[in-house]
Amino acid sequence: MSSEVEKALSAKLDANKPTIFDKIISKEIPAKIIYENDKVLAFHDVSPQAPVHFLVIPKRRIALLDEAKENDKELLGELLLTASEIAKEKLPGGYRLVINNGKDGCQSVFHLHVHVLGGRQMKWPPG
Ligand SMILES: CCNS(=O)(=O)OC[C@H]1O[C@@H](n2cnc3c(N)ncnc32)[C@H](O)[C@@H]1O
Repeated sequence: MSSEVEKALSAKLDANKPTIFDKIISKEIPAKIIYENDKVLAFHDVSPQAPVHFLVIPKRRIALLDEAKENDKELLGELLLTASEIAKEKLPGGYRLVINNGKDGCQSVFHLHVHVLGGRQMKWPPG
């Protein structure tokens, strides 16, 4: 079982505890940043699951999709459009977007994020 999955199974949602993504946003720890504006940040995944695997996150923390509210609509749309803009350039052959939500969704970092994976033929159904 991958360490990230193990983390997901034991991860606890503590809205007051910063996540590793807070440290990436604040530049406290390094990341291979692809794109950044005042609302979103895109960076390469540290443990890529495909030849191309990056994440797009909101700078304002939403712990998981379940906690997104009506007034997050624009921000959620910006996440998807940012993912699409980068993927169109990096992955002209196509790509997969994944949002893992909660324990069964194998979420290990409780800061909403969109996985963008590509560079190889994706399988279906996803595991
Ligand atoms: C099981 C999926 N769980 S998840 O859907 O919550 O995804 C978390 C993702 O964050 C990535 N990650 C964790 N720490 C870092 C980091 N410092 N820099 C970049 N990516 C990171 C993991 O590799 C994982 O793909």
